[in-house]
Amino acid sequence: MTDKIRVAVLGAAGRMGATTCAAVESAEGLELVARVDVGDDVATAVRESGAQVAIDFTIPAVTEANVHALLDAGVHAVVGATGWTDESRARVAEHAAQVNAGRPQGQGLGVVIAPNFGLSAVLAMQFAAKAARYFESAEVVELHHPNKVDAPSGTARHTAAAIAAARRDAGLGPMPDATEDGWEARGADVDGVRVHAVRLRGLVAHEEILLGNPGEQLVIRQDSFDRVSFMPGVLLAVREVANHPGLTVGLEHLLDLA
Ligand SMILES: NC(=O)C1=CN([C@@H]2O[C@H](COP(=O)(O)OP(=O)(O)OC[C@H]3O[C@@H](n4cnc5c(N)ncnc54)[C@H](OP(=O)(O)O)[C@@H]3O)[C@@H](O)[C@H]2O)C=CC1
Ligand SMILES: O=C(O)C1=N[C@H](C(=O)O)C[C@H](O)C1
Repeated sequence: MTDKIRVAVLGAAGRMGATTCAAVESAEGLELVARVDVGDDVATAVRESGAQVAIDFTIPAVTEANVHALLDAGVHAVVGATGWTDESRARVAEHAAQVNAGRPQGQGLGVVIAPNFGLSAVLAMQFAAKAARYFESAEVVELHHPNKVDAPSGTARHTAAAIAAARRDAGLGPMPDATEDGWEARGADVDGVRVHAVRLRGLVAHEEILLGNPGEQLVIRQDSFDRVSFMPGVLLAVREVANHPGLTVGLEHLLDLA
């Protein structure tokens, strides 16, 4: 019989944290050993519980500090919380490389940061990146519950960045846009891609990618109607993180999609 993977959940009392604790408790081969929330010390909690993997669904303001604490504590990290930038990801990659240089071969720590663990969202992002080079225009609309604290969503930022990279690779220039006045109505600019954020009671997490050419349009849409939609991706990352030392950004890398 193989040992169960001991898992801590950070942000355990939150919307995602609570759903994740329930998923871990009922998952084969996993054991929930710590529920960590505001006021708890992350390092102490993971050390005392013996956690091997910690899942972070806290808030943008604290998630990077949590990941550094987990690396120092020798714990793999699976991160769903948003708020990441190129700079904060680079700091984590460097920290992980330092820590792993001092660990035995094959026992490096992994950090998986996934802007979205939902399969429909991961596929929508992949399809959008694939399609982007063929269209003159592309805009992203993300729609969420009104309790969300950040905008645009991490998923929309990741999507826009992927579209922008695909356009750059294809040698496409800026998108057509004659706007002179009223830029505040044109959404956020993420790498030259316009991103619009809707907050509406009743919604959970949704994204629409609009791609346009003269005389035609492609719309890619995904809907998470329930937070359980994120759980298969979270559990996959928990089971796989130890096989991916260093920093991995995006669930697509664990799904053989990238
Ligand atoms: N990657 C993905 O697939 C998904 C990512 N998300 C992201 O996950 C994050 C959490 O979302 P959601 O669950 O809706 O938010 P919630 O606000 O419901 O949950 C966040 C939890 O973290 C707690 N918290 C705050 N500070 C700390 C701290 N220092 N240490 C430990 N816990 C802390 C909060 O406590 P308190 O409320 O008392 O401050 C709260 O219980 C967001 O960034 C969201 O965008 C959400 C869905 C899917
Ligand atoms: O806050 C949320 O709810 C979600 N956050 C993530 C994001 O910002 O992309 C993932 C999903 O959209 C739900």
